[in-house]
Amino acid sequence: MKTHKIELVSNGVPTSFSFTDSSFLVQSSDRAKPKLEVPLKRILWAGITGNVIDVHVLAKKHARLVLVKVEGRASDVGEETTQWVEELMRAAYPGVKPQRRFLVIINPAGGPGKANIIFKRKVEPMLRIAHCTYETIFTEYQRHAVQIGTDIALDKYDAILVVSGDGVLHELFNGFAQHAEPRRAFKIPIAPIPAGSGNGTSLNLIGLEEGQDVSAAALNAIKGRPMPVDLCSVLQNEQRSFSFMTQCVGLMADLDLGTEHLRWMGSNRFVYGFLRGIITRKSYPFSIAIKALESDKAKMLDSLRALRSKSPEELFQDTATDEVVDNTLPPLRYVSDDPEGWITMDEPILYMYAGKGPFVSRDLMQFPVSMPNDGVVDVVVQAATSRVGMLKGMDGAEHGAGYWRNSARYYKAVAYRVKPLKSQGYLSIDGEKFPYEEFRVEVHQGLGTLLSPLGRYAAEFDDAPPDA
Ligand SMILES: Nc1ncnc2c1ncn2[C@@H]1O[C@H](COP(=O)(O)OP(=O)(O)OP(=O)(O)O)[C@@H](O)[C@H]1O
Repeated sequence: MKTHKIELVSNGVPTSFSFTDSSFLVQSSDRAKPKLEVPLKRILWAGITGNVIDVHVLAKKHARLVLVKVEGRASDVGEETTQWVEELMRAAYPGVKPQRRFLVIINPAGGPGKANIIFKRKVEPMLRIAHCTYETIFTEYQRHAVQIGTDIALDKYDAILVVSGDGVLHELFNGFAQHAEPRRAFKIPIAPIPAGSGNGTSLNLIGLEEGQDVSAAALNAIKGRPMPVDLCSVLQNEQRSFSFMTQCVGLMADLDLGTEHLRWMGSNRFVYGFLRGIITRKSYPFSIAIKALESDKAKMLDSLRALRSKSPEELFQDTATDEVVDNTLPPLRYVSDDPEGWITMDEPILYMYAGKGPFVSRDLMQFPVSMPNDGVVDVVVQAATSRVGMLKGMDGAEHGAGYWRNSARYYKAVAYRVKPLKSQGYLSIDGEKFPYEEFRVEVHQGLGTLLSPLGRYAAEFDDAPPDA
């Protein structure tokens, strides 16, 4: 591995600044321990002012990422020094153009209402250091982001930075669908900054450890690469809307939408609702039809392992395309008149949960083998099963422990239909309440775009089946 090194003077002490393919190191001559060592991906900027070279990084301190600037003075800034700084910047931004132009959408009503403070304190300083430009819009009313997505000027921004929860992302995608040039609008990459109550997308992109860290999310906005993501059409009463994350009915929808009156319990309300559902042995009648490409859990895990064995470079290359073939919404292929190859089920169940992205919340990795652009939505149909079995499934839910449960059938579906057979209940689409009526879903491969550091979801799941 090649090391690029220059000798500078920092705080009066001779100090070497060096980088390899993967990390950046500052080493003073007066001590053995490095003054600073960070992965290259955490470098925001390197520049020269007069004869001072400064490098801005995100360093980990007490498990949090903080901005740190290191400076060194060159005795003479010649070609060698200039070249070193340019090479460091190139290595720090692989495959990415620095100095992005952002539209920043801030939802002052999202989650605990701190989106603006989060932006001012954590995100804005990083954007400035990384020499990015940005315009900010505050959402002023519910569904304002639908309008923003509908009207957005194409080619004006490199990405949209959303400081809120997942609700605003849902609105933006639905706005793009109504844009005069929808396919081009869907190509604008979105980067979420976790400032809502549900920040599943950040967890999916960045992982459990740093998915709630605003600085890690802002770094992804500055340096992440466009990753196509599948979106789902949801059809209900001839109305077409788009879902980027989850659709669910049964107990899990009750927990999401039917326990609002228990908000005072915080996240315990979900545990309480889940236990109550299990204890009362609730079951919900639906007629379900699924057009599945795969239903073998071991094979799905093999496919995930194959994906994870690829480097980010390979993954981004596999999916890179700037070309917009057709600028209209993708046609519907399955949900209306396609009689072939549907698995049907009519027995009462505990819940049906479908989605893209492993995490639906911090506590629940519902779709451990989900992939961003495999052209399918993962569908879990959980049978009404023994109480002991369900309680066991709660343990390790954040690591996907429920995946191998025999009573949880798991499908990779290109389309599915659900008809509630009772008049009352909840249907949650991306966490939003929809009419409790028949709905049909169809997947559109790679229609939307998110920024990602990896080119795949960041969740770690590699559990072999329990009896393997
Ligand atoms: N100025 C505003 N006043 C009221 N609601 C708004 C405003 N701006 C946006 N909203 C609404 O806030 C809702 C919540 O947004 P989002 O999901 O991003 O945050 P959240 O905290 O994760 O969600 P939730 O509060 O639903 O759990 C969205 O439905 C959006 O339409």
